[in-house]
Amino acid sequence: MAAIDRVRVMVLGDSGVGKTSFVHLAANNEPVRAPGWTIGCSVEVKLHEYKEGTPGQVTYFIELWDVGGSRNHRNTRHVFYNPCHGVILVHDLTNSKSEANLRKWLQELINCDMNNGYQENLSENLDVENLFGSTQIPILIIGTKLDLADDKPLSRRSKLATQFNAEEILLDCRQTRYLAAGTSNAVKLSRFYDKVIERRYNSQATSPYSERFNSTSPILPSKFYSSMHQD
Ligand SMILES: Nc1nc2c(ncn2[C@@H]2O[C@H](COP(=O)(O)OP(=O)(O)OP(=O)(O)O)[C@@H](O)[C@H]2O)c(=O)[nH]1
Repeated sequence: MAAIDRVRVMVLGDSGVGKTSFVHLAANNEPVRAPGWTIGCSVEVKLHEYKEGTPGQVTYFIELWDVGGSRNHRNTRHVFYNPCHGVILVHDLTNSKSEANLRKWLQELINCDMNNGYQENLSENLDVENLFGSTQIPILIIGTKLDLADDKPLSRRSKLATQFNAEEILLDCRQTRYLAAGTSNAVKLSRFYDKVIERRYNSQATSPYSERFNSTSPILPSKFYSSMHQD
């Protein structure tokens, strides 16, 4: 049997916004019982049918790299950031600062990739829009805790989603129905995975920056955890 190709998607956002909860729901189609505080990074892998229902249908592994959001681990997280074939940015709809901070997460990803380590003083000088525009790395924005949001922001788009022309999903990560098969959210997620696969395997990356993002991923078992969770 032919080996199944895989892509690596980084899941980034402030501590406590719901990254682990979202990743678990997306990978297992069920809510996580008691998400722990992620130390380092945890990886969940799901099978995805690229171009499902067409003659071009192919199965891929999607690795969802859930990176702990604590500031204490900022200097060490960069080891997880390369390669990166797609980015899921997660914010909490009840905490507008977590949405504003998504730009910082993109900057951290870019800084780390360019410098092989976190260098805070460079972040001010980087033009996130231009760099992400030139790499064309697919971005998906997730707004969590919809159940707790005062005004249900179903029709509003975050600034970042508009800037990057990215799809956006707003949900309660504790409810399976928000990502149930056939829903518009499930379609958005599937379309995002398709884009990541296309970017990884079908694009002609030319800039040194994007080539670094596309470098070969280490082989992973179909499912593993590279970190400990504190329950
Ligand atoms: N009500 C509600 N609670 C949520 C939702 N998503 C996550 N939570 C809760 O928010 C808390 C933090 O969720 P996590 O998934 O651990 O957050 P995280 O972003 O992975 O946090 P770090 O591991 O610190 O980076 C947990 O108590 C979750 O149950 C949601 O959509 N609605």
